Amino acid sequence: MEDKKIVVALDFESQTKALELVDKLDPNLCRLKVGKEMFTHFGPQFINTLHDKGFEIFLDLKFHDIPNTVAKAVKAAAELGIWMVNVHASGGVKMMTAAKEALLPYGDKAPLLIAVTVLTSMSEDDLVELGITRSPKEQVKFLAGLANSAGLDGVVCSAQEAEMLKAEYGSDFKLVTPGIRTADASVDDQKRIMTPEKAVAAGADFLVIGRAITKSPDPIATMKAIYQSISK
Ligand SMILES: O=C(O)c1cc(=O)[nH]c(=O)n1[C@@H]1O[C@H](COP(=O)(O)O)[C@@H](O)[C@H]1O
Repeated sequence: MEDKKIVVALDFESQTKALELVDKLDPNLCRLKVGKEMFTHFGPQFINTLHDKGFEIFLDLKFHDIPNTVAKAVKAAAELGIWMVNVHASGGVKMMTAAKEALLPYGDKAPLLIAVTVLTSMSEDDLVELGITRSPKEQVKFLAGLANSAGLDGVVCSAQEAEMLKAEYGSDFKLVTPGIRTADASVDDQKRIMTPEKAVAAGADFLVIGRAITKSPDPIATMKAIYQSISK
């Protein structure tokens, strides 16, 4: 079983604040996620800084564009030496296949390529607003099927769909689950949430955890408590 399941989401507007937290984290216990906010502010240089500190990085830019553009963007991400990168499954099979093919020259060094299914901030009503009549669970299963057929390594989904997806697509198909909330943490803008323990029990491979750790009065104590709770 993967023992480095926690991916701490670094959603900070200040690099100094992010690094204050990073310097207290242990790269043997967790990985880090850099998303749109920090990458837009601080770019590849920030990724290099985190790599120099020994961390593996999930570059969460959720690419969603024409196949050629996404393939080039994923290749650029691979050049950064990151561990995981994501695209939107709703970009379609041709787009996902182009992304996968762009990583073939990297062999074992290619980052894991993961497709975002239905954002964990979305509920049934939000899908209806987009004209999607499937339930979030059905839509996640449908999009994960497309990602699987395009040969991707797995999907981003909520932990609420993890059990279903493991049963449908097998244990090697990686499940990356944001929307993780400890019992006492605020739900914020997330809709499909789960506690760390339940997420792991449901089959999540990697737990993306942001505010439950970063906004905690004692982020390191919270991180360690979560680590202990899922390592039992
Ligand atoms: O791809 C993601 O990482 C992602 C997908 C998704 O469906 N939901 C989701 O919350 N995320 C990201 O996961 C992180 C969750 O942060 P917290 O809600 O603070 O734990 C954020 O950085 C989001 O951008």
